[in-house]
Amino acid sequence: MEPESHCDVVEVAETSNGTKMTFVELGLRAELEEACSLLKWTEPTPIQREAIPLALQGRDVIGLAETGSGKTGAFTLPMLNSLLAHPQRLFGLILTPTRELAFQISEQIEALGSSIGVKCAVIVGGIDMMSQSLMLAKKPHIVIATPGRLVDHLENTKGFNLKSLKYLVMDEADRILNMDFEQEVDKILKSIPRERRTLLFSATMTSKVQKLQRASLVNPVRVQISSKYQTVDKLLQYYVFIPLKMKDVYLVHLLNEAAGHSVMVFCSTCSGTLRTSLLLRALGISAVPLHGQMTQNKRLAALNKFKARNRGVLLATDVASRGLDIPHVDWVINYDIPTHSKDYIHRVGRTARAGRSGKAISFVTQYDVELYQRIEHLLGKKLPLYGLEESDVMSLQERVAEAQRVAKMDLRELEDKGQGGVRGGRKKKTFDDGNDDTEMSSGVRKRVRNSGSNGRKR
Ligand SMILES: Nc1ncnc2c1ncn2[C@@H]1O[C@H](COP(=O)(O)OP(=O)(O)OP(=O)(O)O)[C@@H](O)[C@H]1O
Repeated sequence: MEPESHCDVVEVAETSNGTKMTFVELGLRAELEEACSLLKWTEPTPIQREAIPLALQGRDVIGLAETGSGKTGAFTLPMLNSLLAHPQRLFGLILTPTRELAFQISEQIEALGSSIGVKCAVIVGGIDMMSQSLMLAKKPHIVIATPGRLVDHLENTKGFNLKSLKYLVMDEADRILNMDFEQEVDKILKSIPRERRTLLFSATMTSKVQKLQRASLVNPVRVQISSKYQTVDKLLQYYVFIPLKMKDVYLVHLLNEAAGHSVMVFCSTCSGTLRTSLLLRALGISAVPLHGQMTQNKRLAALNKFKARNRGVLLATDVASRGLDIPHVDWVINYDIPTHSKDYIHRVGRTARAGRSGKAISFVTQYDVELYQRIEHLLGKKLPLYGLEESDVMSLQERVAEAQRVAKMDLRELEDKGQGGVRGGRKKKTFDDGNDDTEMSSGVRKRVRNSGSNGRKR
């Protein structure tokens, strides 16, 4: 990342200082330290240690640290501390790029702020505006929102405004400041006071100075843990080089190997997640899709099933690549390589969180070589090839081909019911997976045997 102009920089190597510190020593109130200890946070993580004192001093902060390193605590704790010092309704706003992340942050704030009675409202798309208007009318202390829906309320909900706001956080800030959210963010910034604290956090940051300036930071300090974009030490990363048409066979083989573990598989399209989940289910593997064209209820239901380990495999688009904290994810598979290299860092960061270990494997086909090289360039290293016994993989070919045919028929059936599909045409495309609650999908993760043998429970 290029340095921003007029920005102080605090750069810390993660292991630079062995001395222990407490949350109170960072300047936080004792109630918050107690709340941290209830969550079993015994000491601050490096990003919390560096960013919290600066935010408490009233500085605007740009916080950069690897995935799963406790950035949420690094911005929520100082915000809660200031709220305690100056209690006020509609005190803080946290913007996130996805709905699921907004709910997750609200859960963390409620856990940290339960003893001090903090009230939050989650304002995201896909949910009834009216019930959200009622929540806003109760004037919560903190609003956690996706930009589009917040603008909707700012423009259409009578009596709601953010004119007294004191604290703005953009989590996954590089994503929020990119073009997709440009108009919404500009409108939000125009509706909140200039005099406020602004904190931007992410594992990757935009290098475009203008974009950061759009967030209208005042004399910001950039806190950066490590100098290079890094993936976590305990994350083992590999690639497999395979022909495009063999992706499904390799996926099934790897999921066999990962049986008993929770796996997130990233696909590039909504229809890809749906097709692949139908394929896996046809093989008795409990998989659930999560993508942006599902209804919000189904998105949350899918995530909850995966979180509760009722489904072993979550097939997702990049809607799930940022911020989601599901500690038991052991493997990440990039079924499709991400088009934006930085998304790779976020995707693989869904595993090996908070000091745990994890494995990430990326499928590279004959068409992905350039994209893959860009990722290696961003990481500053070459990844090893994942060791596979080719004959073991190929022994699954027949069963997978049969499952592909079943998945194709299931997909067609969904399209005919208007619940999903990849073809355009007479019915509205929703890509909703209407079948997730069927018997077929509710099995325990099974190992897929080669043709001629049945799936065996593990
Ligand atoms: N001080 C701490 N001690 C122990 N665990 C912590 C501490 N702070 C946060 N955690 C835990 O670490 C996990 C990851 O934290 P968090 O989700 O904030 O990561 P992140 O840096 O925001 O990651 P991402 O870039 O993927 O959004 C969470 O489960 C959180 O509860």
